[in-house]
Amino acid sequence: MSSNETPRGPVDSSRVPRYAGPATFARLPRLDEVGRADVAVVGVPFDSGVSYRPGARFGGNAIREASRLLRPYNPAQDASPFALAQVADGGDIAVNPFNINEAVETVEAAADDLLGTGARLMTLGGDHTIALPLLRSVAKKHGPVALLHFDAHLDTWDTYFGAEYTHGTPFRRAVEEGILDTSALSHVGTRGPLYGKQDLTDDEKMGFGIVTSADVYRRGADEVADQLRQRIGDRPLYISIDIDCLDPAHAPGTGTPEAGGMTSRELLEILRGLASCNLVSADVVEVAPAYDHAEITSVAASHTAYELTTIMSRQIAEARAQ
Ligand SMILES: N=C(N)NCCCC(=O)O
Ligand SMILES: [Zn+2]
Ligand SMILES: [Zn+2]
Repeated sequence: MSSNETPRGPVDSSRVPRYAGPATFARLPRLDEVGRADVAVVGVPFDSGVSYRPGARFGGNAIREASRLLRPYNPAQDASPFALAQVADGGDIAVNPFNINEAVETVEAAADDLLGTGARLMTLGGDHTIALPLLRSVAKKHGPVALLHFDAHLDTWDTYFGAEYTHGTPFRRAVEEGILDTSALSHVGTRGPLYGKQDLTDDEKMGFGIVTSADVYRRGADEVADQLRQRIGDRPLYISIDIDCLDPAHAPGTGTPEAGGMTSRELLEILRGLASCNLVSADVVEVAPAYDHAEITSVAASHTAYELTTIMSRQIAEARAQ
């Protein structure tokens, strides 16, 4: 879309019932229908990197299905994200389920292509392994990026069964590769048992700060968002959201659930508090619909992706207006 064209928005739910037709994210047009997008929503159906329950390969489509109920105006950010910028569903990046290294390369190459068109990425996982190739691609464009990582887990472990690329290791690899700005790295929602205290000292050495789920509960979403915003400043920011940052009551459909997590309200409020950050791309991962009930997890994930998309669309529109 050039700057003077009107974005093509979602199917009008007052004319076509929202449960009709094939699902795209928020009932938006497909990328091939609009040519190019400012924000491309893409799925990565891959879960060969998991250490426990499989099934996140079905996450992207479950989020698309749940996103049928999203509406075009976002009152929390006073914005109509799909009118401010062209948001489109780029379909899935098809990756080899039997070869993790090849899958990681395929995701990186597909992300390079999409970012090369000028789009920002809103990626729907898939397991957390995919954050590494996405960060590689974003860093090629923007240099080392600030990272906000919402997760019960640190995901800075070294290897599992000798494997370097897994859903528990993407951020250690990313630090080793120099693609993160180590002055602005934070985990949010961290909790649960670890292998040892060393996990925390290693993580701290890599440069991460931790806001635990108990910190969020005690200090509240606004204060946490203020602190994160100060740490991030105007650096290019990537947000990676493992849906297991939420309590299993809010996100039962995930592979490695941990008790004592954030509420979906806390997550959404923190994101809204980050609306002024320079969000260059984001992912929502680890939705495993086989363990879900009544779309609890995929509804939470669809609203999470909606807030992230709204942040990006607003920034694109603001940059255009300048
Ligand atoms: N990234 C997610 N969801 N989980 C990582 C857990 C790694 C472990 O099994 O210790
Ligand atoms: Zn996790
Ligand atoms: Zn994770």
